Amino acid sequence: MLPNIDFTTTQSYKYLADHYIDVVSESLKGLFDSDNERFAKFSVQFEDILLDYSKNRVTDQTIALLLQLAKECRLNDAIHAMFSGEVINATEGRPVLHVALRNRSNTPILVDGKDVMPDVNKVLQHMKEFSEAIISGSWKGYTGKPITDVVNIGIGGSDLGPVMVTEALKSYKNHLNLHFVSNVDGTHIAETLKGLNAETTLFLIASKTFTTQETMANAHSARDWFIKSGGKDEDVAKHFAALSTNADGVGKFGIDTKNMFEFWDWVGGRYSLWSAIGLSIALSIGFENFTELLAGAHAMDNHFKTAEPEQNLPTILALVGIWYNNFFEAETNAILPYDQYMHRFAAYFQQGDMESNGKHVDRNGNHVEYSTGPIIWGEPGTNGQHAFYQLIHQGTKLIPCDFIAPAQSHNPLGEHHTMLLSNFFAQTEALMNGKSHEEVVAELKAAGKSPEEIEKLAPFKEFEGNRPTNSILVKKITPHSLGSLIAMYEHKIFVQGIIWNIYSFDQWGVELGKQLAGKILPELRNNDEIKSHDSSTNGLINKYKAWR
Ligand SMILES: O=P(O)(O)OC[C@H]1O[C@H](O)[C@H](O)[C@@H](O)[C@@H]1O
Repeated sequence: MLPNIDFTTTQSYKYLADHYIDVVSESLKGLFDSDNERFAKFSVQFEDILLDYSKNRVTDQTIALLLQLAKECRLNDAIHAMFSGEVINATEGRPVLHVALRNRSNTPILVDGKDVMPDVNKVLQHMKEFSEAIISGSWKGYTGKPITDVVNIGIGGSDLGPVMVTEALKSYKNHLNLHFVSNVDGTHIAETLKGLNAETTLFLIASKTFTTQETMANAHSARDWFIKSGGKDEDVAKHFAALSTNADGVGKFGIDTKNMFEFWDWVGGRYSLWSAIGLSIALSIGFENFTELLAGAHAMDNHFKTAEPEQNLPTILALVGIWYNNFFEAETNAILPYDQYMHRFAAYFQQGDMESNGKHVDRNGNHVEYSTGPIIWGEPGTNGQHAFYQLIHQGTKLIPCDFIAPAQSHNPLGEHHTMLLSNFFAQTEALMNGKSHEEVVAELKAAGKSPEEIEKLAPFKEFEGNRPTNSILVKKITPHSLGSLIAMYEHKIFVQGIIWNIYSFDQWGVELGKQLAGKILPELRNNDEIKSHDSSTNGLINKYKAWR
């Protein structure tokens, strides 16, 4: 059982609310000036990942109170409940065990009294054999040629993780060309298939439920294309594999169950890249590297389970996030990787975080009276600097940012990486220190501006500063460190969900739109005038019918 505590009724919450009044008037610059130990105090390292959270609007007391909050919300009990396979996804009646998928120590994890590890290992072995056969070319297509292209068809959690990881680890990639088709917009599959040869293409139909409309539509179109290109029904087995929990659905689609890679309902879609859904990753970077990814995540799991809260990276990140979300009333959290390979990292955690903690009902079914999950967004640096950083620096909104960068580049080209990192360091410093009126005046004076010009221009050139950031410096993005980094954010989301007393592992909020689309689809199949909806929806549908 998860604890069931309204965190706003805890003693630490009340202290934090009072303490906030003091902290809000403090400047980060001042906090650094008055404490030489601030970096040493407010940074933690786990393996090759350094989290520096010193450029946050926190004091010793803030951190002590936030840690106290975690304690009062019985975070440790919640962690134990997850890792021991309790049914913590109560609205779907399931345990939450993505940690079992990467449990490299193989210690038994029980679901309904049965150890899940033998099944986990069996699927991993299947993935190993299959990926090795495809990569080596010993697996042949229907005309005897080896596979050259792999198309993963899936959406949401069955797409975002594999896309993000295969991009982030592109420098580990082998000769196979990877493609991802997610959107039901026919353009996505049509454009992808354009350059492909059916004889050498493998389709992975990735869907936990094997019922998702988009994925099923794309899978059928891929099958039609395969048959049209010369493949026969009996050749499908050589070119289609399924990654799913739904063996019946896979069979009905016509995929040989020998080519089915199973996972289980205790794996949430947005936590499934560690499961059979990761087959495209194993194909792209090889099974050894895939297991390194799992090992990195497992190492973070152990850290999360055992490290003291004040040394615990996911816990610290979560608590600092709560400080901004619930006291400063920040609405968003930007994730800004200074690594081009990680360009889908923020998009990945948009689902990871927002589908998990975008909930307004607590674990008692009551409407919460506090803010829950933040809006997650971001793009890689330095691109973002030339796009939206203006608002982060000088806008009216407080945007806590996570800056992530590798110390070592996979492409050490001239001074590129040094330049990239100089921006990484400069941005957090600039956001913290800002630029005072005096500094702006001195600068304008030095540039030869007249006193009138200086007076006019100065307000536009000033930066208030005091804008908080986390810096996450990683020695190098490897399968291992990436695994740890992803798991760190997963557990951050978990901790926040525990404190907000919400269920982080269901996603009922995506159902209503799906239901309505199902109702509207048949209405679009004829040319009758539609009157059954509100006037806006009727008007739009009827205009669409007139224009199509
Ligand atoms: O893997 P599937 O069953 O096809 O589901 C794909 C996606 O569908 C829904 O939109 C869920 O909200 C997501 O969590 C899920 O990842």
